[in-house]
Amino acid sequence: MQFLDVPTILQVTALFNLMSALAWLALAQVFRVAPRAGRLMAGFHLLYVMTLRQQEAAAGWPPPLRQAMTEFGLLGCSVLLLLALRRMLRSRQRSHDIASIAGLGAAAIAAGLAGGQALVPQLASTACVAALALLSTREVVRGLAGRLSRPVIACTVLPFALLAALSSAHLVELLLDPSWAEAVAADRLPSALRASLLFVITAGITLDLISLMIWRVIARIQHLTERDTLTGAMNRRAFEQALVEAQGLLQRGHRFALVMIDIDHFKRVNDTHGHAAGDAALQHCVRIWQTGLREVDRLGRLGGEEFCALLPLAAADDLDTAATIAERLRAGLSAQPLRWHELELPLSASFGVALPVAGDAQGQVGMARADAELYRAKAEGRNRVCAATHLQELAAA
Ligand SMILES: Nc1nc2c(ncn2[C@@H]2O[C@H](COP(=O)(O)OP(=O)(O)OP(=O)(O)O)[C@@H](O)[C@H]2O)c(=O)[nH]1
Repeated sequence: MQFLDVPTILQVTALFNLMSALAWLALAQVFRVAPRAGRLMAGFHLLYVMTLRQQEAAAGWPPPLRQAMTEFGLLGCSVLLLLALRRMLRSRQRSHDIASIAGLGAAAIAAGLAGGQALVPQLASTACVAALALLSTREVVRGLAGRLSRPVIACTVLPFALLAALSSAHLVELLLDPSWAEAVAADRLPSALRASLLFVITAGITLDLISLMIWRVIARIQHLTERDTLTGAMNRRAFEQALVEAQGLLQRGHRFALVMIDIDHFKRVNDTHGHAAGDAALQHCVRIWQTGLREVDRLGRLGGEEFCALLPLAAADDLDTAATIAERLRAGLSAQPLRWHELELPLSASFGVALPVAGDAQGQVGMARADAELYRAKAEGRNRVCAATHLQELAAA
């Protein structure tokens, strides 16, 4: 059953890519959403349209020149796509691998064209597209692992994996039946199935990148609404929300501990070295504490120089475990003074540790107990950890 002829599918593909390029440019230039990734995506779509349409545009040109446009065009599209994907996922990966694959591919294409061969340039560009699509697949899995659910990652990876599979299959076809290369070089149209598959893959990749961009924007908004702008710790509202959720889970046996933290003599830092030094001290403390905490732990800034950590506890853990973690945070800060211009400013903090109480929906009882322990730590001389003992917990209950 054929519902669309191949030229129509190719025209629809070209139109889709043209509109996608415009949409990415508008997002990048007008709305400043993921501008670098957007410009790379616009470049990808435009180059793809040019590669698709060059048959008509360059009809009278010598065949080697037209083949050069096709092979270099496909190689360029794959490079732009992977670069855009890395930017969208904020990957720190250097682009040496892309440069090596693209460099080798371009050299092989040029050598094949110079030798008057139709097969070698096609083999080279197809192998590069397959390799870069495989790299894109790995990039998506690495970039999203642990941040999105497995089914979502599988859906996102699918178009890239399909592109890798289709290019690999084409590579095998070319190797098994070199007359294919002559057919493609003679500008014979692809089959309806291949043209449709390519359209579906391009549309899938575009939807993928748009979804990743929306996900990035949502994550940014969440970050802005949940984080303290100075230190990056959770803000009070987000921390209280996390506490309410933890109290709910407590009913189902998921235990946790609260550690109330207050920087010692913080006012002196401000008064002696200025407000900017105070701000730097707050950032310094949070940086040290965040590295001492696990991924599951939450650190919130309740206000001023007062913080609270919510530590989920495993079955065997108890108040002593939480006190040990607090002691690690205390020792970490004591050991690392703040470097402020030419000076080293020693900093310390006091810690109060307590367990929450079941049935306390807002977690206010646990917070009050941790707060009482914090004030005991301050009263006993600061720079120390005080934990509510079992007897104190019972007396307070
Ligand atoms: N630089 C800076 N200072 C802040 C910020 N928020 C609160 N402060 C200051 O933090 C100081 C808190 O002082 P105090 O409550 O007296 O506490 P302290 O000096 O740490 O004394 P102890 O807690 O008893 O050890 C005040 O001077 C506030 O102005 C902030 O975001 N940046």
